[in-house]
Amino acid sequence: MSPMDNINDLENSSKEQLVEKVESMQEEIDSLKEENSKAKSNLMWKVRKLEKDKVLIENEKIRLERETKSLRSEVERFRSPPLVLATITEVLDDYRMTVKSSTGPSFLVNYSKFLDEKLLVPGSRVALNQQTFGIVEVLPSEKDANVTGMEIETKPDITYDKIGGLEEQIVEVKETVELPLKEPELFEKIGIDPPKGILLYGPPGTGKTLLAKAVANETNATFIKIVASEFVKKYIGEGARLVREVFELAKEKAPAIIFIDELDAVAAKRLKSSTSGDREVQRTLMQLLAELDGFESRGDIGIIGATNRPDILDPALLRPGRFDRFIEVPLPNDDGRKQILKIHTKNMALDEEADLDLLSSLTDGLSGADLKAVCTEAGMFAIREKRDRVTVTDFMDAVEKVLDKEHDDEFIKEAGVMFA
Ligand SMILES: Nc1ncnc2c1ncn2[C@@H]1O[C@H](COP(=O)(O)OP(=O)(O)OP(=O)(O)O)[C@@H](O)[C@H]1O
Repeated sequence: MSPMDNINDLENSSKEQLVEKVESMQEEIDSLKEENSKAKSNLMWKVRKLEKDKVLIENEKIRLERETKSLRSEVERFRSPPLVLATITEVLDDYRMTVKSSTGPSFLVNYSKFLDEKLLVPGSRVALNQQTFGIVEVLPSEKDANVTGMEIETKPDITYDKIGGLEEQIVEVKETVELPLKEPELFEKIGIDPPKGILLYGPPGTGKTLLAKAVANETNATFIKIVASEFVKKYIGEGARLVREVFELAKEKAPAIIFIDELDAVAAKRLKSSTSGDREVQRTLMQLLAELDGFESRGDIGIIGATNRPDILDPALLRPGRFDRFIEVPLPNDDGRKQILKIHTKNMALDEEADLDLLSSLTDGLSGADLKAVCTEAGMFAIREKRDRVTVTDFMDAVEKVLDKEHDDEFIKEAGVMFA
C-alpha cells in the first residue's frame, strides 16, 4: 500500500471516529436535554403543588380563625348571666313601663329609645338585665318561642327495619314504650304501672333518635323531639316554662312520644357552683323532675331520653319512677355495620364488585351515621366522575373522607377547648 493510501486510510478512520464521537455527544446532549426538561416540568409541578398547598393552608388558616372567633363568641354567650323574662303590663311616657317578671314581682323599668316602639305593647315578652332590670331586648311572641328547638312529627316514617344492628335494643324499646302505648290494658290487668321513661345512651350517631321515631311510627304517636340544650335559655324561668309546655303539648297530642335528646345539657350532676347560669339550668332540671314525678302515664305518652354522656347525669333523674330503663346503644359491631350498610345502599346503583362485607370489616369503630355518610360520599364520587355505578374505590375514598372529617371535628373540638 502506497504512503498516500495509508494517509487516506488514516484520514478516513479519524473522520469516522470523529463522526462517531459527534454522534455520541449529540446523543448525550439530547438525553441531557430530555432530563433537563423532565426536571423542569417536575419542578414546575412541585412549584404549582406548593402554591396550591399554600392556598389550602391559607384557607384553612382563615377557616380556623373564623371557627376560633365563633367558638369564642359562643363561650362568651354562655358565660353571660341569664336575663330575667318579663311581660309588659303597661307602657308609660318618658321611656318607662311596668312589667311583670316570670319570677313573680312587677317592676317599673326604663327602656331605650332605640327599641322598636311597635313591639313595646302590653303582653309582649321582654328580657331584663338582672342587675338594673333595664330592658335588654323584646322577645318573639310566646307561640314562636314554643316552636323553636322543638321538632314535631305527626307520624315519623322510620320503621324498625330501617335500623341496623340494634335487635336487642328494639326488643327492649318495644317492651317498655311501645307495649304501654299499644296495650295499656295489659298493665292495668296485672296491676302495675308501665315503665315511665327510658334512657338511651351511647356514642353520637348510633340510632337513638331512630329508635324513638320507630316507636312513634309503630304506635301512631306524635313524635315530639326537644334537644335539652334548648331548655337552657338565657332568660330566667324560660327553661322551666318550656319543659312544662313540652309535657302539656304531649298531653294535647297524645298518644305521643317525648324524645329529649342531649339530656346531659340540663341533667348533669347538680353543681355546688352558684353562677346564675348554673342556677337556671338547675331550675330547669327541677322542673323536668317535677314533670316526670307528677306525670301520670296513662299509657298514652312515652318518654325517651338520650345522652352521649351517661356518666355525668344527675342520679336523681335515674331513680325508679323517672327514667326506669337504661338502654345502651353502642357502636355497631361487624354484623351491625353490614346491616346498616345494606339499609343505606338498598337503593344505590352498586358496581358488582362493591363488597359490603369487606367494607364492613374495614369500618370498625364507625357509627351508623358515619356509615350513612360513607354511602352518601361514595355516591358523590361516582356522580362527580359521571359514572352510573358506585365502585369499591368510591367506598374506600368515602371512608377516608369520613375518617378525615372525624379527625377535623376532633381537632376543632380540641381547638375550642384550647381557646375557651
Ligand atoms: N343503627 C342504625 N341503622 C341505620 N342507620 C343508622 C343507625 N344509626 C345511625 N344511623 C344513621 O345516622 C343518622 C343519625 O342517627 P340518629 O339521629 O338516630 O343518631 P343518634 O344516636 O340519635 O345521634 P345523637 O346522639 O348525635 O343525637 C340516622 O338518620 C341514620 O341515617
